[in-house]
Amino acid sequence: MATATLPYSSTQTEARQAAQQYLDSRLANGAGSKEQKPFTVPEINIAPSFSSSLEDRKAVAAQIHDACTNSGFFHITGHGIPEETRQKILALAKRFFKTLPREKKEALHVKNSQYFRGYEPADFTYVNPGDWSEEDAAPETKEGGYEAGLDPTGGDGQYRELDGADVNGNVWPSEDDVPGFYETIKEYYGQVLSLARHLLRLFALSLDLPEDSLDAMMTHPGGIARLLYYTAPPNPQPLDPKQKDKEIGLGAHSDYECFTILLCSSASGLEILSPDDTWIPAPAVEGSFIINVADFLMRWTNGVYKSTVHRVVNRTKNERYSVPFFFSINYDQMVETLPSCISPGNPSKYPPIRAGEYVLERLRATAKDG
Ligand SMILES: O=C(O)CCC(=O)C(=O)O
Ligand SMILES: [Fe+2]
Repeated sequence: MATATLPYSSTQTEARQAAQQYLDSRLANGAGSKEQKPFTVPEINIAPSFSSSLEDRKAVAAQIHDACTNSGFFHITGHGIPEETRQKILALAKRFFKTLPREKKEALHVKNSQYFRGYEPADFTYVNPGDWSEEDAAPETKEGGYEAGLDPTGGDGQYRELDGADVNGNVWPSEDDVPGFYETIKEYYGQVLSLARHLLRLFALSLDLPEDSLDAMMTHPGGIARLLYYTAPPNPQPLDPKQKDKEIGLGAHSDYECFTILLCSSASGLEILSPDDTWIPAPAVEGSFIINVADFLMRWTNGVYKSTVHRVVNRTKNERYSVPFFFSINYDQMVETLPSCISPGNPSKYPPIRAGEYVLERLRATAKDG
């Protein structure tokens, strides 16, 4: 990675270390293990949140608050994104990974991007650096981020990359190589971005903030859509809490941004670390998206909302595709603990950091040479 040799600033070090310490403490039976509340991954029908009645919207926000202070994971139904759009993007992922020749994929390799965009073969990066000594096979991925052409609002023309540069880091396969790639991404990205903006307003309400209080932070938001392909394991293993898992898939991690909107081709695979440190398979809910709290929401709320550790282990004989959408605020905005979440007895645990800088640092930490 061309940027990996730059000297670290104290904020970069904090971004990396705080995240790793949090992950290590969760994996080592640490923070939260004494909580008594039963662990739930609730299903929230958000259809009433599109109502013109503030009371209806607040009722949905209250359910979100409960989920965020419990597991940090929930399913949403009533989201309004058609099933056809969801199936189309999963089919596109399959087409990209299965039909594009290896050398064409290599030409889009993420190693050529200082913003970690592009194609990534299995085994190129690890979300949990602790995995590097193990024989894990990460999934193949393809990532793309915000660009004004993908934003149904057209954006405000002020998009800045992770490092603040006035450029756009996306890389796309050619139309000849994967016909319809950009158009299919555009349809999905546009819909899921609108949903994300709607959800961030609900998150604001869930924190007793004015509904529009975060709007100015998402005028050109960083939002990364990632296509993932997990091969079918030759010898799938059932989940056994008594046995240390050989993680065939994506290692234990928390997500970096505000929250993630996850679509997957099969229910089986996503596992969530409960406060008593057992891995819980995410339940299946037809037609839903899985939403999980990520690090910015944890930092904003001084740890009240849980950026929960999760991983993917394909325990079936089938291949698996998924499409997480990692929703950040504008990368040039600061992420700062909300005043309402700080008191003399409970000072801020997290220093302010620019959104893009935090995400970039977390991404750099996944690279073997990072
Ligand atoms: O593939 C999945 O279901 C989840 C992927 C994930 O957690 C991630 O990419 O951060
Ligand atoms: Fe994740």
